[in-house]
Amino acid sequence: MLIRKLFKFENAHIVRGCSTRRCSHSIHGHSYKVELILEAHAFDNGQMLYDFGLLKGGPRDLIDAFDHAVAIWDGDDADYVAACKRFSERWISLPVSPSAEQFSRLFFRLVDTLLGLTDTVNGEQDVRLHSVIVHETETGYAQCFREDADNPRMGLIALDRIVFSDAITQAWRDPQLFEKLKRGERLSNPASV
Ligand SMILES: Nc1nc2c(c(=O)[nH]1)N=C([C@H](O)[C@H](O)COP(=O)(O)OP(=O)(O)OP(=O)(O)O)CN2
Repeated sequence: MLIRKLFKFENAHIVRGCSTRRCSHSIHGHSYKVELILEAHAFDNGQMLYDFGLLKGGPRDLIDAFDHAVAIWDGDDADYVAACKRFSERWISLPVSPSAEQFSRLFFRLVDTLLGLTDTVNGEQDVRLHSVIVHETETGYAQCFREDADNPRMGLIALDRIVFSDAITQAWRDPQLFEKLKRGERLSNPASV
């Protein structure tokens, strides 16, 4: 069985090298919708696959980090990167360009890492991230499956190449969340939300 939880955020970017000139040569924004799709074949103590409320903890924090922020490819022009960081306090530096495709891979890597490090406490059974859909517009989306997330032909998304600005991490309930993910620290779900 699959379940799906939807998240939303507003983000600005440039996607260098793409065919659409407005996309590759001008900073622009999108109202993104992100679908996290989870898979399992048995239920928790509440006869749910995974309580939607639990996804409003760490997974939502990681996605909400991108809200009202600028996503920067770390291989972009150095002057552009410096200007983004100078004039926007909320920025994320990425090892890949911020296309819908790469956003879907990025969120897969982040949320999959978080879920893999999280000890469940309510009888959840073998829950795994099935896929992530990122809607960039009303008409276009990308969907990342597990085999896409680590596909070197699509560019490696190493967590230590992702940088969230201080304004972003300080807004998290746990400002150390991403550092813990990078260290592979075990986390635990709350007993109730
Ligand atoms: N495969 C992809 N193609 C495009 C991406 C992308 O991330 N992956 N991104 C863009 C631009 O960011 C652009 O803003 C969105 O493109 P488009 O779908 O053309 O946007 P519209 O709102 O103009 O779409 P309509 O269907 O005409 O409303 C470009 N391509």
